[in-house]
Amino acid sequence: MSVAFQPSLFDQPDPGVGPLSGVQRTILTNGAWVDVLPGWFVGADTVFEHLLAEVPWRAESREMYDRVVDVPRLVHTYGIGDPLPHATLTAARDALDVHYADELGEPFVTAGCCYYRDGNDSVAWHGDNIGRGRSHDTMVAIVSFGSPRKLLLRPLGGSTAVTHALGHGDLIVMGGSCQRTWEHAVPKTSRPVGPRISVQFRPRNVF
Ligand SMILES: O=C(O)CCC(=O)C(=O)O
Ligand SMILES: [Fe+2]
Repeated sequence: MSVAFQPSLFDQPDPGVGPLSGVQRTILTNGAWVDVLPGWFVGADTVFEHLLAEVPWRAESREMYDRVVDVPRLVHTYGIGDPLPHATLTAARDALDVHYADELGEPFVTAGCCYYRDGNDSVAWHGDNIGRGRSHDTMVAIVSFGSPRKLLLRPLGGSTAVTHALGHGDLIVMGGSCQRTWEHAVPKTSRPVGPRISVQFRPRNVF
């Protein structure tokens, strides 16, 4: 069941991002960690509605084993050098580059966008381990807009160990070995939820 997005009545300042100094790190096992900052974006309603309308959303298919299966969500990836669809996303990426410069040693260069239309849209357990995430420590920084959805994390092959309810304007960064020693998923939900958009910033050659 889907419900319409309800813009917050009072949260309408000019869109932008706040300081990253409040980020809270949780150390996982095997050299993985997550950083979380709720409410990083201000004016997130404006950004959400802009992305909904302007991103050229398309259905995603992904090869799995010997089949091509639908991944039930819409996607679009902004590649290296592509202008981002809203100035606040550029500001966000710049702020992440400054904050993580020493630890990451390279900039975030791509922005994958995912649109979960309702509770039936989801992404199954996986690591972003195509490319360097398979063999090297890296970071994937995700900002969420719209309806809160759960991002689950588990050690590879284990059971769910960490659950983050990602809300409107929230930031989560998966770092260290997270893409190869842990997995993450956004499960379906039968609870009525509205649409959610997630934007994932990644360094070069991490997918
Ligand atoms: O929707 C999200 O926040 C996670 C998306 C994700 O893990 C992916 O596209 O690799
Ligand atoms: Fe992922």
